[in-house]
Amino acid sequence: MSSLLEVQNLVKHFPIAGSRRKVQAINGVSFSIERGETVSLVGESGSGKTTIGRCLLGLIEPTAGGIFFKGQAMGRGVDVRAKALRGRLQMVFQEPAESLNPRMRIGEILGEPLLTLGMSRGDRDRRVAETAALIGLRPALLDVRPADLSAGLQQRVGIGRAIVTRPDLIVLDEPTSALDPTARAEIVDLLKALQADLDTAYLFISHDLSTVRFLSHRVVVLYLGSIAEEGPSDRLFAAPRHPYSAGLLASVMLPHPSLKAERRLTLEGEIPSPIDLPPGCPLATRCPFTESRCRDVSPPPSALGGGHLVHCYNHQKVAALGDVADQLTRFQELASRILA
Ligand SMILES: Nc1ncnc2c1ncn2[C@@H]1O[C@H](COP(=O)(O)OP(=O)(O)OP(=O)(O)O)[C@@H](O)[C@H]1O
Repeated sequence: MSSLLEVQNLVKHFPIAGSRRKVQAINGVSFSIERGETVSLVGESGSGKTTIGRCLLGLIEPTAGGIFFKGQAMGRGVDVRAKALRGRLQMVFQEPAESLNPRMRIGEILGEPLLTLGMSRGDRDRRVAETAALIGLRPALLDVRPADLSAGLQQRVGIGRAIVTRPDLIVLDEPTSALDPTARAEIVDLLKALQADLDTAYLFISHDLSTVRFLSHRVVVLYLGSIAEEGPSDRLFAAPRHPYSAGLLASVMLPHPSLKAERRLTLEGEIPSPIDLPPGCPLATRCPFTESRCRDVSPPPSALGGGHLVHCYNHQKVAALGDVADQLTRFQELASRILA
């Protein structure tokens, strides 16, 4: 059986007005999502996470490549509101207040996606009530408006509106970043519980690596619109093998006070502009392991077993840096430099 979602060699370049050059936002990204699975996209600002999400939802058209949802080609000319796809693919946004219509009551907001499914009034009301219970919303709150709710409750409604059609996949673009820590923890727990109940797959886009670690089955690490590394979340966080993702993921660990200078990895050089990407590995200008082939030809993925893929000629050098704890310690410095 095919994957729930397959992204094949996705390319998205944005034209620049008055120029022949383009912003090379996504440069040949492939990954898949299985039913009931959470796949996270991580990477610094500008790595292309949101652009991938927007391509999947049909909000922008890919420049090249294929997106297949339940085996059906998406993209050019395919309407996500088409009958077979209606309600199967949903989205939760970063800012709940902005994404909910302030004039509508919560019950209407939750019921709105069901209108396109042609459900009877009675079925819709039942589904809305069930959904309110699933997201932990008291029935009395179905009559209020978004402004009457806290940001955490508003985001519950945002999630409720997404699950009300019982979709196969939800794209969650930074769903917790506008929330305070308590509300954030509650939303993360809610997402986990809903997945257990409904078997919905998530594409989770986030800068919050602790949450990514908690929620994800698999993680895709992006750097300048290309995949650096992907694999099962526990493997990636315990044993990253790409210099970039190792630094990024290690940044969630506590810094080690006894880091010795001779054990430090340093990243020198500029981050290339996405308008002028060099050939080869996008990290080549900054990576301590760069050799001439890195600058010439993008490294093909090396399979490390268990679905762990790394796009680096020198991943053994990363592995050779030591066992996990040791390696994470060393990568603190790398992380702080990459993320500075
Ligand atoms: N409409 C657009 N026109 C031109 N360039 C764009 C457009 N949308 C995104 N980009 C560029 O594409 C690249 C990827 O942007 P994107 O927003 O996907 O990154 P991101 O990883 O989601 O970042 P963030 O974490 O800040 O949301 C960036 O260089 C961005 O400036």
